[in-house]
Amino acid sequence: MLYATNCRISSEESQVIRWVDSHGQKYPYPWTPHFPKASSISHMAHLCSQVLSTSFFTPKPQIPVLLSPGVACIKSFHQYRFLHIKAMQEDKFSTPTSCDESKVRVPHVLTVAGSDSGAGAGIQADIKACAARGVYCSTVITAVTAQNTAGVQGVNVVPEDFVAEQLRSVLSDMPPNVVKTGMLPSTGIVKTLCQSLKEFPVQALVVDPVMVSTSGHTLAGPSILDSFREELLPMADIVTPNLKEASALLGGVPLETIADMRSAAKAIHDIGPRNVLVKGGDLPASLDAVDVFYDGNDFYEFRSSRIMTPNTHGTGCTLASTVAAELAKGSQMLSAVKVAKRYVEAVLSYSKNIAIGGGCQGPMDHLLKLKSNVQRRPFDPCDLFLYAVTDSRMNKKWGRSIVDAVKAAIEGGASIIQLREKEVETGGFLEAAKACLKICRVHGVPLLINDRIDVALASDADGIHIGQSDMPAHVARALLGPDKIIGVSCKTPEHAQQAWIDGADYIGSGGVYPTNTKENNKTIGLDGLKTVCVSSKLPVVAIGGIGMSNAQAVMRLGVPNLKGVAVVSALFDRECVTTETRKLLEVLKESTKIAN
Ligand SMILES: Nc1ncnc2c1ncn2[C@@H]1O[C@H](COP(=O)(O)OP(=O)(O)OP(=O)(O)O)[C@@H](O)[C@H]1O
Ligand SMILES: Cc1ncc(CO)c(N)n1
Ligand SMILES: [Mg+2]
Repeated sequence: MLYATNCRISSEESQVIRWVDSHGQKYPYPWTPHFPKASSISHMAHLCSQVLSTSFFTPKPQIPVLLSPGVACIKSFHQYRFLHIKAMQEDKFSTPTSCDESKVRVPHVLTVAGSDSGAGAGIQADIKACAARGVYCSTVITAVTAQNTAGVQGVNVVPEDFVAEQLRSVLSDMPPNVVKTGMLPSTGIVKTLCQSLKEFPVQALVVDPVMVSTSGHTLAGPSILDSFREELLPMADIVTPNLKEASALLGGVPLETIADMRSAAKAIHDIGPRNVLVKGGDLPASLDAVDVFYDGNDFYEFRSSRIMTPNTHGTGCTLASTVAAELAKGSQMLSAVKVAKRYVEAVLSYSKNIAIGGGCQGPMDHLLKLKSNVQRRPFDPCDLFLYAVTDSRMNKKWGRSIVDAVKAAIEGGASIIQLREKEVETGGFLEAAKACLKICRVHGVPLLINDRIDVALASDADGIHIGQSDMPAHVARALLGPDKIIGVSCKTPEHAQQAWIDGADYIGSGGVYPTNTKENNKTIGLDGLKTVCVSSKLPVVAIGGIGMSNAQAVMRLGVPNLKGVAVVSALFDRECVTTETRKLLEVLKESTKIAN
């Protein structure tokens, strides 16, 4: 345990924090570089955590630090946890007696940048990138631009005083881990920012020296170059110019090759930033997208394949924000840059075909992955009507592939498919699941995976079906997100109640009749099924030994939430799956007519 002492928050004394360990040993001045007066306990805790993450403490991130008079701060994994100590003992060096662990601090990036009305770049890109990376993003807006996919139609610079006021509001109350800068349209704004950062130092400063939009519009003119060189860059932990910006910072040298990018990175490093990333998105005649990173000692080339898409507006802002987000979580610089580069490539790739706007440079979409889930057709309990469950042994016996079995069942009218492939190896199962999913999507039939949540996730199947001894449904729900379908096998009203509490979408109840498909499976009979159905808040599909001869008896139980039957052998342990499925569908339709 390390203790921060002598920090009197409300006194007029300047803020001096001394670090003392449990043995009473004092740690000297260099451990507490320019420490401003804290305005609150949380501000002070933040300032101390800065020292922790930037100084000699770095190799020992798990050391808890106690800040008198009453806040302890532990840097754990990705976040700072603040323990508000309710009672402190007389002896400063003793462990606190009671702690409130409920406050969890989230990693936080403040972006100081311009607004892009088209939301591809600027503040909007920064918020989206941070959100997608799980980091809180606050915003100080320096300019409002009228911008779309065709270019920049107008720029309205926010008055310097008001930029200063926004900075004060955020920095004094909710200190960020990292500040990231984008469009800084005037020298006054650059100076104001530098002043604020001296007053409220942060763990890291990421500077994206935005100057010209891709469409060629000036966002920050040459007049800011001096303040960049003299004030901002020397404070930066990393600066991320594109080719044009690197050239401008160096007085207009032409940059056309990777060798040029290396020399530029070195020359910019001489201006003062601790690391430089020269981005090669616009490198002429380069098949790959190559960025050059220089940390003052070594060069690294980060390469990704060049994604062929017009939707590259905002790549630079996204890259810098992601670096900032990773640093805020506690990454070292090199790994933050690596992750950011991969992230940009991934987002470009999955938004390469989106069509927004009529201009020539569209935005990326950070959250597209989430949207594809949201846009999936919602689960409809009627999907349970004819529920086909595949079986690897039967497929083997009849010499058909999983994909052929699924195709045939869909052709015959199955309304939902579950892949229950106990004997197939993971790689083969995944490939089969992906192939089945393609077919199911075309026909609008949901595809579920039995037991294997890894296969369900990897194949992006519509959901899973789990038994009582598999992973609990609430854990599956947490892993699969809110939209995917989860079914749970239930034999009793208690199971059904738990499935409902855990967030399942339906339950499968049985075995209704004896079956060979499942060993040691207790048969609950029609009565057992009825008891579960009556108590269940979720729709039910009956399972176990059901086929042509008894499906009507099951459906005629007449309980409203019994939505259909799940069938294995009656479809797949037969020569022609399509014919059997068709026949069963007729039987089921007939039984509903009778029931109505
Ligand atoms: N088509 C592409 N495919 C893959 N990566 C790309 C592509 N275009 C740019 N990048 C990468 O995106 C990141 C941003 O680089 P770029 O040179 O485009 O920045 P920029 O010009 O500042 O972008 P912005 O349009 O936001 O101003 C870099 O890592 C770059 O290599
Ligand atoms: C507001 C804003 N910031 C940055 C860029 C650079 O992409 C842009 N086009 N617009
Ligand atoms: Mg840029």
